[in-house]
This record gives sequence, C-alpha cells and structure tokens, in this order.
Amino acid sequence: MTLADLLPTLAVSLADKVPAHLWPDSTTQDDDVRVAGVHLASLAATSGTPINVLDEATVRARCRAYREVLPEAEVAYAGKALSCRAVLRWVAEEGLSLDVCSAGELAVARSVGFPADRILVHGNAKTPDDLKAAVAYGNVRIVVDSLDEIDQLAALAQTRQRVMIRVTPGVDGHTHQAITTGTDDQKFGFSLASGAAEDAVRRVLTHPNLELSGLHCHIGSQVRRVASFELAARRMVGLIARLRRDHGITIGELDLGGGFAVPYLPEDDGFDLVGYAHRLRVAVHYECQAHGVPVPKLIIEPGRSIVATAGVTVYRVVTVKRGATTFVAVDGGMSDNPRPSLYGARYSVRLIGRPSPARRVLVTVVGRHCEAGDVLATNVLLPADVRAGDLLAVPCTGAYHHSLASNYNQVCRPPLIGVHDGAATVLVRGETEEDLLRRDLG
Ligand SMILES: Cc1ncc(COP(=O)(O)O)c(C=O)c1O
Ligand SMILES: N[C@@H](CCCC[NH3+])C(=O)O
Repeated sequence: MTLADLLPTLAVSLADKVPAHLWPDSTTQDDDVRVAGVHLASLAATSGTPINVLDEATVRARCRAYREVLPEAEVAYAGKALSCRAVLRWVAEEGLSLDVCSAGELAVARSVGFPADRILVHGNAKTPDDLKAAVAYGNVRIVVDSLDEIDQLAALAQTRQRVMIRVTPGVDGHTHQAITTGTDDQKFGFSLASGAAEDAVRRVLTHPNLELSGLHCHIGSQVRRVASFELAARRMVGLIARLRRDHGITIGELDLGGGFAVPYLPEDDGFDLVGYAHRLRVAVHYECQAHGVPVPKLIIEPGRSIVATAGVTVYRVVTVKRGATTFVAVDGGMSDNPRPSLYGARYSVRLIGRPSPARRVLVTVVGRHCEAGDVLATNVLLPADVRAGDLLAVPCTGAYHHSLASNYNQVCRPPLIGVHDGAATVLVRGETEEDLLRRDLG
C-alpha cells in the first residue's frame, strides 16, 4: 500500500473525529462513538432514535469543577438547562444548590427531596401558583422580579420569607439578543441605573414578613467575556455600598447568576473558568474594600455549562436529497432542538455506526418538521455516501434540548438516557402517541 492509498483513509478518520472537548469526558471515537463505555450505535439500535444521551460522570465533574474554583461560593445549578430527577439527585449529591423558575421545576425538586435552604426561585412573572409552591416548599429564597410580586408574596407569606432582589446592572453579555438579560429596558429585574432596584429594596423593607437576604443579577447566557461578569460584579457591589450608606442595610448574599459559555464547534474556545473565578474574586474584594463594605457570600448559577457537553443526541437519517445543497433529513428536528431556529445555534455532527471511506462533503442536516427553517446543522462535513438508515451523533446537546423540546407536529419527545460505567439507564422515557392523546379530551 502506498502513502497515496493511505491518505484518504487518514483524512477520513481525522475528519470524523469531532474534537474531544465537544463530547462527554468519557467519550472514545472510532467508527462509532462510545460514551461511558456505551456504544451509541448499539444503544440507538436497541432504544430507537432520536435519543438524548447523558453522561453522569461529566455532569458530576462539571459540578465539582465549579465547587473547586470557588469553594467559598454557593453554586446553584440552573435547572432550566435540564431538569429531571436523576440530574437533580446528582447535583444535590455534589453539594450544589438549585435554581428553579416555576412550580413545575419545584415539583421535580420536591420529588427528590432537594433541601429547601439550597433552592432559589426565579421568574420575571411568577404566577400565583409559582409563588404558593415556593412559599409552601418552606425556607427557599425567592428572587423577586417586580413590585407586584413583592406585594403578592408579602400577602401570601405566613412566616418570614427570605427574598433576593433581581437587579439589571446595565451590562451587555455580548451574546445572542434573545438570551441577553443584563441590559436596561427589558423584562427581567429592576434597573440599577434608573433607581428601580433601590425602589424595590424600599418596597421589600415595608413588609415586615419579608427578609432581604441578598441581591441577584444574571447578564445572559452563553457569555464568553469574563470582563462582562466582572463589570456586573463591580456594579452590584456599588449598589450594596449605596444601600448600606443610605439605608443602613448590610447585604449578606450576592448572586451573580450563570451564563458561562460552552463550545459547540471545533473552533470555539472553552470558557476560562479558573480565570473567571480569580477575576471575580479580585473584583468583588477590591470593590468591597474600596467602598468599606463586608464581602458578601457569593452565589453563582451555572446551567448550560454543567450539562451541555454531557449530552449527545443520536438521530437516524431518513432521506438524503442531493442538489445545490445536500439535505440530510433526520428523524428529529426543531421539536427536540429548537436552538438553531431560535438563536442561529450551530452544531458539529458525525456519522456513527459504520466506517465510510467516501470523501467528505458539506451538507445541511435538517429535521422532519413542516418548516423550511427546521435545520439542525448547516455546512457540516459528512461522508459523500451518507444515506437513509445511517446514524448521526450531535454532541453538546445536554443543555436546553430536553428542557426546550416540544410536541410540534404531534411528534413525541425523545427519551433521556443516562450512561455510566458501561450501562445505559432510561432517565426520562420517550413519549408515546398515547401520552399525546391522553391530554386531548376532545
Ligand atoms: C436567573 C438565571 N440564572 C442562571 C441561568 C443559567 O444560565 P446558563 O444556563 O447560561 O448558565 C439563567 C439562564 O440564562 C437564568 O435566567
Ligand atoms: N434556551 C437558551 C438559554 C436560555 C437561558 C435561560 N435564561 C439557549 O438554549 O441558549
């Protein structure tokens, strides 16, 4: 065999290997992808497709990484990224707290006995049911987001209720507009610049059954720039100092939210967690010293970065249409992953389950839904002989996939399958048509 014979094969195997940092920690790649020792193609053969696969060890490792870099902080997992009993048990066991944003997320927390004093309840428009569920849970912290909510909560609370105030610090996270939450003039929080945040503090103080335990801000999701987090932290400490000066209040807890970016594409850098922790600590301590206020207990709320790279989705190719663009259509789509249509999100994709010596070509992977915008990945390299029946694996699907999934076109939501030590366990079963029909009382 000559080198020329070998080169295409070499190129093929290199092209197929989506870089390791996009997969769960335990992944090995050859013709197939194995996660925690489980062959994804075999799993797809037995479980059907699409499937969302989740590596327990990766979730636990990310939890530990946050606790290690900021041991003095409370780390609250933002359950909106992926909320199910198993994941909440894992994060509870790893010593994390939990951020929930609805009565439904609280119900999942309750079902695993998540400790109340480690729960933070968010939401810009908490319904009366959300507030009742939060109060009934007992000893949670409720992050209030409007003057209406403050009064409603005060009317509901039987005993003293701990609250935090969500502040909009006027900081741009430089992320997609739909997930930018720290700038002024938007639906979340009380603006710092306009004085609304101080008005909210005053309102809380008028209610003797509300106890102000801290301040909160969250500048957005998939934020890469540490400088944005730093700026938000500095502004929040400035507010803490003003509250002490003008109202004699000492703020004990400062929650700086989540939003830490993860890589989705080979060229994406990972988030510099160690650098973040260092710069945040320095910024908070420096500002506190400058203003002469005690350093509050810090809280952070990572969601995506705890679960995103722990997840892989496996689809089966239904059909391939070759034209100016090659459309590879799979058996899922915007119902299990609306992120490309919502945020123009991009993904890496690879063929699994069979070797292919064919040259690599640029294709667009699309879903099965009745919308031209139902695209999963544009311009990804797949073997030119990709065909119906093939399996495709998409990494980085642990966050905001299972939790954002819908039943569009009456398509059943896929199962969530946990993998650990060579074993696969169904964590959340896939929906069936009976599930869908059970709700339809017509
Ligand atoms: C209040 C709050 N905290 C934490 C998060 C978690 O963000 P991420 O999943 O980007 O870490 C969010 C979502 O953006 C949020 O709204
Ligand atoms: N759903 C968004 C993140 C929302 C963040 C929650 N506040 C995403 O997939 O990127």
